[in-house]
Amino acid sequence: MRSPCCLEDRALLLDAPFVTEFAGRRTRLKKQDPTAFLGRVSELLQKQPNWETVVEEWIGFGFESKFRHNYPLRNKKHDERRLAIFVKFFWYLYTEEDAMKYLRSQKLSGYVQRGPYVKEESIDIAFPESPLSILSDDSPTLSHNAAIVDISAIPAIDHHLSLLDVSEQHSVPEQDGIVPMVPQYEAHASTLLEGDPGASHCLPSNTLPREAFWPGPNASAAPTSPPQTRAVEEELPPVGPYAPNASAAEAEFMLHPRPKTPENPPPPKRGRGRPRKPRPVSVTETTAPAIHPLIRPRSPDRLPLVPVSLDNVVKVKTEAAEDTSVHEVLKNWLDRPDIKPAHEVGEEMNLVDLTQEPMLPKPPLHRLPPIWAKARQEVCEAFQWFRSYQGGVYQNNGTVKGYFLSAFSAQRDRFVCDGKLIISHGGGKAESARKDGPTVISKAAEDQRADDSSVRALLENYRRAQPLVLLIDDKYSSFPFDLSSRGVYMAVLGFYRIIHAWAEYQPSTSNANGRVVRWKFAFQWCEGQDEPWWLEQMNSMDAAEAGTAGVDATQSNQNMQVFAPVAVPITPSPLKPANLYFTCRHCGKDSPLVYSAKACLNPTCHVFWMISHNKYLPVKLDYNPDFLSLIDPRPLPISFCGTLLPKAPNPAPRNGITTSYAYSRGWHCRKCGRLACRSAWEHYQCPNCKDTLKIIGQIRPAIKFLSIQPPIPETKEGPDSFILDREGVKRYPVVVFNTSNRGDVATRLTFELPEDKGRIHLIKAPRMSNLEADSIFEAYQQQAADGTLLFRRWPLRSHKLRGPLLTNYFSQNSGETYQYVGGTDNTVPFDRAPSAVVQARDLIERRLKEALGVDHKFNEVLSAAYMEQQKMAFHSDSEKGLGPVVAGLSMGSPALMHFRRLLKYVGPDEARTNALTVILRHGDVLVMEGAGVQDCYEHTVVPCNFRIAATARWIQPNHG
Ligand SMILES: O=C(O)CCC(=O)C(=O)O
Repeated sequence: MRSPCCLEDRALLLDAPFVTEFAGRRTRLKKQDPTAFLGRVSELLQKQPNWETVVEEWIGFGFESKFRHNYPLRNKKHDERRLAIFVKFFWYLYTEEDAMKYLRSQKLSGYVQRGPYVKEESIDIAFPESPLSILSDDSPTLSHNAAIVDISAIPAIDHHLSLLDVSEQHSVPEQDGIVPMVPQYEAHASTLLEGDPGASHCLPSNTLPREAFWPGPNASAAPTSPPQTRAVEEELPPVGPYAPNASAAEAEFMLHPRPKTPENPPPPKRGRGRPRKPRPVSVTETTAPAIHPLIRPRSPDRLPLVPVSLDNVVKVKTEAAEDTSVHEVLKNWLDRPDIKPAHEVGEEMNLVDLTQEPMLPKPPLHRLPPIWAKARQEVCEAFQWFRSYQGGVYQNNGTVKGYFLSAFSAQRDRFVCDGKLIISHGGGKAESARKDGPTVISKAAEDQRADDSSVRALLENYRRAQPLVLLIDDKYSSFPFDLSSRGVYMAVLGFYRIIHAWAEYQPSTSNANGRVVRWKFAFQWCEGQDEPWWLEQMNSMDAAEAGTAGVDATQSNQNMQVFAPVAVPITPSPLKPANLYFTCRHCGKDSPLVYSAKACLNPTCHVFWMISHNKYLPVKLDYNPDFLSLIDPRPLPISFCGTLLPKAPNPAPRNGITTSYAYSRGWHCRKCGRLACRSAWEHYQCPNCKDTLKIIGQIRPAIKFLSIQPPIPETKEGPDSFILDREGVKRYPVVVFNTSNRGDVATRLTFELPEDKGRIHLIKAPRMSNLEADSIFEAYQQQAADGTLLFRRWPLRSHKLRGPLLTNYFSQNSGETYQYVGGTDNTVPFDRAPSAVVQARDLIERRLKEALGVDHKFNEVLSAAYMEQQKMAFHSDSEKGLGPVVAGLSMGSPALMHFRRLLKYVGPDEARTNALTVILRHGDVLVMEGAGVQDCYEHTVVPCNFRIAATARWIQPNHG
């Protein structure tokens, strides 16, 4: 639920539960006592996550602290009392009773009717019909309640800004480096220029010579600051040709404002005072611009094969919806044949919108992008600006580093000015569906809030003018070329700055309100980087189209002036050009003039998204053409320059340590631009062009890792070898035994799982055997480095990401095939197995004989190598034909091994905890005995640092 703006904030009636519960019940309930009904509404209201804040804020508008004192928060009785007053007040508002009278009648100690909020400032908003009310008995009474509509209280709203035509503006030919002025702007521009240099910031784009806007590298003096002024609403000049297209009434309203009487005071004067007289303006006039001179805005139709917005699709149904109520808007949407439940339209389960732009054929990509990938994991491991495996926003320390534009564009998303200006929705909370077995669980879309984590972080970038990196995938429909034509799944566009941020309503069939609040962001390319990589192809296509093919493609870019980073002061705050912003008189906040019609775009304002007293902005909205311009002349800050390309790894570090976290990360192939995971132990290799970088490290002796202490919690329950045994796990007394090395004594710990599911034995390494383990550990490293033993990261068989997903650790399999990791590709038969593996198997078999007295033979060994921070996730060894005993030798740094019940054995109200945790140290052998250990439990291993493990099994030959 949104926050109230005033005591009588009728806009709250548009939110659930009021919108769903009140609608259609006015006539019926007015005749009877609504107490029971309102009790139910209160209950529903308490299901809103922010209801307490809303009520508290509402109380803040009409009550003094005495009331808060008498009815303190977090007291059940008083919370109920506050809530009851709140609900009943809004019921009275809805039923058009005197709600204020109701408050007064309550004789609430501490109630005080506060100043200007009541009536004078608030717009009376007619309550539009919700989709639910269509079916209700008395719905007609709901529509267009014109009760207290005083048009004079409504700010000047330009309904007709839409009448500017982008294509018309851009079709004016350019002469001698001067971008011509569109005639309809001229008078307005000159008005603003008169006598006030600051006012010239209000100039629309493309009106002055480029050099005049902002000095280039050769300029003698840098301007002191970029344009910062903005218009206040009362003075806001029409952005479009207001008068000729305004209706008679509107024109009347504009031309003859209400007489100033004591009851009808003039709006407060802010800003620059008297309107100025128009004067003709010369196109050669040199004044600082509001609009960045790099603009060479392409009208969307210059990209003929690419759908630029959804509006085209919507148009069919909403042509008549120019000026329509939210109800009609929703109805149009709901009638659309192309609206399907989210889970039907998307491949990935996290959908952003109910609609998808149809992907029309696009021209193929001529060249590979400078930074690209075939899997999301490659990006997350190799590209420092985007490490988010899920979701589209990668944030760090409260700001966003990378933003991913994917398939599910929202209405009015844009890719304009050759991709130097991108408009996208951000911040999650979309309708989504996830599969739980055969069941699809769908979640309704919710309003995004400014304090949602992703939105907050994006707004922080906006406030600080901090650049971020944009990435796209092959399904991002607004990009003009087909990435998949060259096998590209994700590509990095470059550094952008958020130049505008605002909120809007979007229809949503899954939300009870029928619409949701979505935050939108306009990203502008930061100059100071090379030109966008896709421009060359765009320009060559343009040249071909214009019959000038063969001319150097970069020539068409000559008007793209690049600013020297040092010449321009960096202002780490948003720029708000006066011709693109106005101040809402209701909430006092600035809103950008995004569309052809003006509305407050602050979602907490009670006139949010409203075009007039009872109308929302229409579904079909044209952008204000000036808004689709590059406004920010600030280049990429020096500290960001050169940081886009991932650093090349050092394959031969001086200290010889190549098992640290940095070496587990991916790399960027400088030859073909591919981001790649490090999937082979002995080298980096580009999976695309096969360029290879050999890694030269030192063999690390086990002694380096002996002193590492695993993170043992203070609540440790056992001796040094285990941390806890819970859930009925039985612990047997320690057994001491002799090893075959004379004089060497070792110990064994045994745990029994409940219900006879099996046993876990931890055989602690005796001193002499540890020496044996030392040499096996080194043999493993030697053979992995020289390629005798191929440690690889293998693709997981099932996961939800696009592209392959490799295991977190490196592995090699010897003996029988092990389908779980790599299958036959990962397996060498024992007669060709590396000697380190054979030695490890022999040691394991011997240890079992000494500690448990069993003669067990194994025919398969999976060897796993973990670099710093790598681990093996929870799993059970459910290989077909698996024998009942699985035994593993640990080498290198210690690790924690946790066992827990499989989810299917955990009751619905039970918490799943680790039933047993043991510490595996260098030379230890862990034995899992009994099929139940795998059938009913799963295990994970989390090493503290570099570690190698050899796990031996017996697998029925030819089991696959
Ligand atoms: O000891 C290890 O590293 C993990 C072994 C394991 O869980 C397995 O191979 O299934």
